[in-house]
Amino acid sequence: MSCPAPSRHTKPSAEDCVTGFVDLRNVRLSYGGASSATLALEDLTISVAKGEFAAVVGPSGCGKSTLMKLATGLIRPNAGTVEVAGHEVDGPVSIAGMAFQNPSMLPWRTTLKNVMLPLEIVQPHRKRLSRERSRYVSLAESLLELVGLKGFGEKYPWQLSGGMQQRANLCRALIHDPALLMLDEPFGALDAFTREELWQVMRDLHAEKQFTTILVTHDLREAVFLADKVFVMSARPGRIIETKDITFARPRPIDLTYEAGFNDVVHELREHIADARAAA
Ligand SMILES: Nc1ncnc2c1ncn2[C@@H]1O[C@H](COP(=O)(O)OP(=O)(O)OP(=O)(O)O)[C@@H](O)[C@H]1O
Repeated sequence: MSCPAPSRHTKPSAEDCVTGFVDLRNVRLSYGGASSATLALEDLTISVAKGEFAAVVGPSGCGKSTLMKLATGLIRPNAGTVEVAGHEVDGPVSIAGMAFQNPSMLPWRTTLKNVMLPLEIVQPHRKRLSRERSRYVSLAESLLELVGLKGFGEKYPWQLSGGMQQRANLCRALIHDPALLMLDEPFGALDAFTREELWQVMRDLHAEKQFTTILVTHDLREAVFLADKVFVMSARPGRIIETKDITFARPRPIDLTYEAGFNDVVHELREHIADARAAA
């Protein structure tokens, strides 16, 4: 079922529009002034259903991070519409949690206090935090336990390895129980073994909490292991040139990534990106 593009003055409810939880339609985004504009996205349409795990891949500079900024309301499109949970996005989306390649933990705060940071900013948690601190501390500790960091809450970030910091970073992105999780190359800086460990952490977190997820990555194995659907973007100006459904049964064991059928899908995606690069 298609959803009519709403005007900027109407806010359809989630019930009015059932196409997806995150919908970008015919989006154009240009950076800079008229004389030095960079057209980053042109006619980009993407729809991610509630609870779905989507991955976005494409040539370097094709506009993947721009897509993430649009979906979280950090920037507005020049044309087209961006909707999250049935509402047109017109400012930062508070139901989104975000994690990037660099964990950017505050070195003067313990891991637990870093994880709890969004609670000091995002409502309604902010007004509840001082009254319900012990409940929130338990929540942060249970998230740390889920990602394998039980007992590390009182350590400072500089006492953790890169992989441990990225685990804590995922907890910080999830502490306010976001309905939408945006991941921009979160495992890109990690070694191959740690990366595979964190794919499994991410797999289990998503299975347990069922948040809608959009993952930007250059790692096609990561995309195929984690996602229900992989969007392939063209070279800049970016648009979606291929949508690949990933149908491997869940829960997916890490050994799947070494099987022939898995590698066939990875190669298929690689071909699409090679074509996109060649067409640039
Ligand atoms: N703030 C900005 N001002 C001007 N141009 C920008 C800005 N941010 C991004 N761009 C340009 O827009 C295009 C898309 O950038 P974006 O970061 O979205 O691509 P990407 O696909 O995430 O890149 P990569 O794969 O290298 O991380 C690039 O040409 C980039 O130089």
